[in-house]
Amino acid sequence: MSVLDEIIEGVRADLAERQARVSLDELKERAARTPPAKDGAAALRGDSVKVICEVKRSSPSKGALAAIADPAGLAADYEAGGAAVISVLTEERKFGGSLADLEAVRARVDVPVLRKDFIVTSYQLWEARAHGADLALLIVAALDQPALVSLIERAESIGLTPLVEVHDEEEVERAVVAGARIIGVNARNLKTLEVDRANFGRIAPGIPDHIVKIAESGVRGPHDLIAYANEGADAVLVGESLVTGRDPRTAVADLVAAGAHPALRHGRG
Ligand SMILES: O=C(O)c1ccccc1NCC(=O)[C@H](O)[C@H](O)COP(=O)(O)O
Repeated sequence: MSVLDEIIEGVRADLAERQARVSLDELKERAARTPPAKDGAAALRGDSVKVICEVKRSSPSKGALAAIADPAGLAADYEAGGAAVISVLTEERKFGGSLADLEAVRARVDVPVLRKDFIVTSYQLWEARAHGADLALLIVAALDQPALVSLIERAESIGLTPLVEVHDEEEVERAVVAGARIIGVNARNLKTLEVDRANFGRIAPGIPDHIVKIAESGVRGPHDLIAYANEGADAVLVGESLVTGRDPRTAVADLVAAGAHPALRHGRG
């Protein structure tokens, strides 16, 4: 069984428990009472390279990263540093996240919030919206094509912006055909968990110009953001280096400043 399969097995078990506790109708009612979603795509476009900052306690590849007793406080630091979007990992078993984290972050920041999880059913999209998410991650490798198409459509119909994650050219093709408007290229191989920063440069040229391109994983500091930007990234998604560093606000501000450098503006916007 691959790491991804193992994660999804746990996700499905936890999902079944939540579905037994909270009906889809209840979630829909809650989503209806939630303020309208913010425009995730707009937040990721523009002259500068945007920074998506992740609330990440632990991971299958590294184990425990940071305790993060106050996820909303961390998100507020990220926002103060200039984050365009906050990513909140809500998977519990391997990443130590929760929907409560998502809700707490949503209540504290004004920028759009991404639910980062292993979404396999529309119930999870309703959960995301009901807990205040503006964007939701859909991982191509975790979904067959009909499910990918239907989850993209459902996400958009309930106001969520789907961020569609790919790892290779074949998955790019599937994401584009399915109607993705934002594609994240993950440098982390979900089978080996190795990070290969060259993955973005190999794959991004095959992504149509109108699609927002995000480089995910392995950003250690401004030099990695600049390298990804030079390969066409509109945004980077950063977790580990922010949660393990001493001063997340300054670390984000340094990334944002690098992303706003005039030398990166050519052909952007
Ligand atoms: O982080 C992992 O070990 C991992 C393992 C299996 C599936 C997904 C995983 N991470 C999710 C992510 O995509 C990253 O949290 C995100 O891109 C940030 O990456 P990083 O800056 O390298 O923490």
